[in-house]
Amino acid sequence: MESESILITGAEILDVNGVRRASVLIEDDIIREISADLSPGDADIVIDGHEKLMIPGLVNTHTHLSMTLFRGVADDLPLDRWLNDHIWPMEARLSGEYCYAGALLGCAEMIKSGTTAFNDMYFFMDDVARAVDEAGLRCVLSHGMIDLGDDEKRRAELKKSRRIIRKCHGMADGRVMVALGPHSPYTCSEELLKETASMAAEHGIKIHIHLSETEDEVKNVLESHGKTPVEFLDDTGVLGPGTVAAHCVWLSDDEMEILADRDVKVSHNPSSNMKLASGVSPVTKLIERGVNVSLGTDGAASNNNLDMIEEMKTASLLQKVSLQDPTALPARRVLEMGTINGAESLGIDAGVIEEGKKADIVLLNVRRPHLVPWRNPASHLVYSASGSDVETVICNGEILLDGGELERINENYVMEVAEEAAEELTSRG
Ligand SMILES: CSC[C@H]1O[C@@H](n2cnc3c(O)ncnc32)[C@H](O)[C@@H]1O
Ligand SMILES: [Zn+2]
Repeated sequence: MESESILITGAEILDVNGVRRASVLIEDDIIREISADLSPGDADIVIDGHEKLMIPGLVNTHTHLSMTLFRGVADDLPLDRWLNDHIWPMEARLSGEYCYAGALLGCAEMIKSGTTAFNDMYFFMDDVARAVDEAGLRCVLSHGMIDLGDDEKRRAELKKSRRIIRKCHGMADGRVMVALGPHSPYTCSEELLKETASMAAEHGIKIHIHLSETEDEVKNVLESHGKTPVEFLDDTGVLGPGTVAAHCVWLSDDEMEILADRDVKVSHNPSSNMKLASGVSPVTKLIERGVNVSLGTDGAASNNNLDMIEEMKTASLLQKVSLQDPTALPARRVLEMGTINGAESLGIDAGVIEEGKKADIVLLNVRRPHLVPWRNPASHLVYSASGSDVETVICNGEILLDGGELERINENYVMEVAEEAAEELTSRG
């Protein structure tokens, strides 16, 4: 069935190319034309873009979507106690249906705050894929693998990853892609990492991993392997242009050089790093070395939301205060991180409003008291707006949010099912 064409008239467009006003015609999944001359008769659906800001769909490059079910549980703890004493015992009770419920809730939250694509590592990923398919978003999914040096566990984790690749890679008209997700250098053996590298090359798929998140991680990996986390991963072949490494907080200059040299994509997660008090990633130095740095929220239990507009502001303010330099990471730079850098990291031909690109587009209502006077789109988006200003979301040429209303999924139903799942999961023992 052919999809309906969409014309957005006269919106102010903001992306890495700057600001301009034009109408945008979407046909199928593609931005077909951008021009001042398009007229309402040119499309099946017309959206009035006046008093709206058009931006590319935001790209969240590090999530654990179903963790929405753990929002507000075990706050105010450091990473090791948070994971070992609280999150991992609760995750042992997860099922496919729970992960589906949490993922659907996460999709609703992301759509309503302007995210159109994300990079997710978790469990029961075929159920997460089902939720994403229904919600209409775009994603890269990986089964999170942990073997702790156990051979049997390693084989089982790789088998689960193979199954997800077979079942989900390319589903939902290509909106769902699959990657490999070794959890981290401190939970994965050298063998698992080496097999991950060769399996990723064999299938031509990406790798998603946590890297150098805490100072303890660096100490532990040095103790176990006699190498830093970056050196250890590099020796297994895991570091390459198709790898997205989340966090990257504790890096020496030499390690930054390795990441730059291997063209590793870094996902910066400022809210999670601040909340778990993990530290401050040297984002400015990484960018100076030419590393692609994008943005991720991490899971909703360590953030505690999935709002990428808030994440852009946090990223900017965190660099400014930690470097004591108000010019650090200005609004246009974090916009780049939240859009085109994320799209490039995930291999998605979007992240910018240009003819021929995938039609992943967001409109914000700028007639809001906190956005008046309307004078500097990049500044207002990053420093004054929030996800709740998002009014329309188009992903893959389809309207997912119209005037603030979810089109493909039922918001009340999603919240009810997730509430029930969260209650069952967190009320026991
Ligand atoms: C094996 S699936 C993913 C795994 O990662 C856990 N997780 C969530 N946030 C973080 C983080 O900041 N660092 C390390 N691990 C994290 C999540 O709970 C799952 O167990
Ligand atoms: Zn994480």
